[in-house]
Amino acid sequence: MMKIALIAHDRKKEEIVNFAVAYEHVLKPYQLYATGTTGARIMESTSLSVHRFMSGPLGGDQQIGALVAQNELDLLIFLRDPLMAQPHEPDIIALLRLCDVQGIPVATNVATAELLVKCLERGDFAWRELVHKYKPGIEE
Ligand SMILES: O=C(CO)COP(=O)(O)O
Repeated sequence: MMKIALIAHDRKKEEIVNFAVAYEHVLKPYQLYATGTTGARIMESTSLSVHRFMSGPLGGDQQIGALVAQNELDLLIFLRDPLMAQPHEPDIIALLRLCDVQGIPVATNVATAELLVKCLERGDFAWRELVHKYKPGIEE
């Protein structure tokens, strides 16, 4: 099953909640992951079931990065705050770097997130199922 991670910095939380509400029907069939507070906020406002990792500053980005390192994650929506320094900036950069290592589609703003979710709805990411099928060693 496709795995999608949702993360938002504090001043982007409302935006990611609105996004999850708007695209709940598209996200629903997939296995969803989030950093701690983002996941809690999404579950408060939608009927989506989200596996929550640690909060970002406490290692949540790194936990999602571990999924990416194993080529387990299929899509990352990460609404970063471009105007506020984060104490865990190295973790954020590391997560985005790993997505580039594995060639994972990433959105860092809601405009791109909407485009990617529309691709998801159309089945444009079906090729990722093949990655999971033929990935040596790591299975669902
Ligand atoms: O800091 C974050 C991502 O870098 C997000 O963490 P929270 O979802 O716990 O606020």
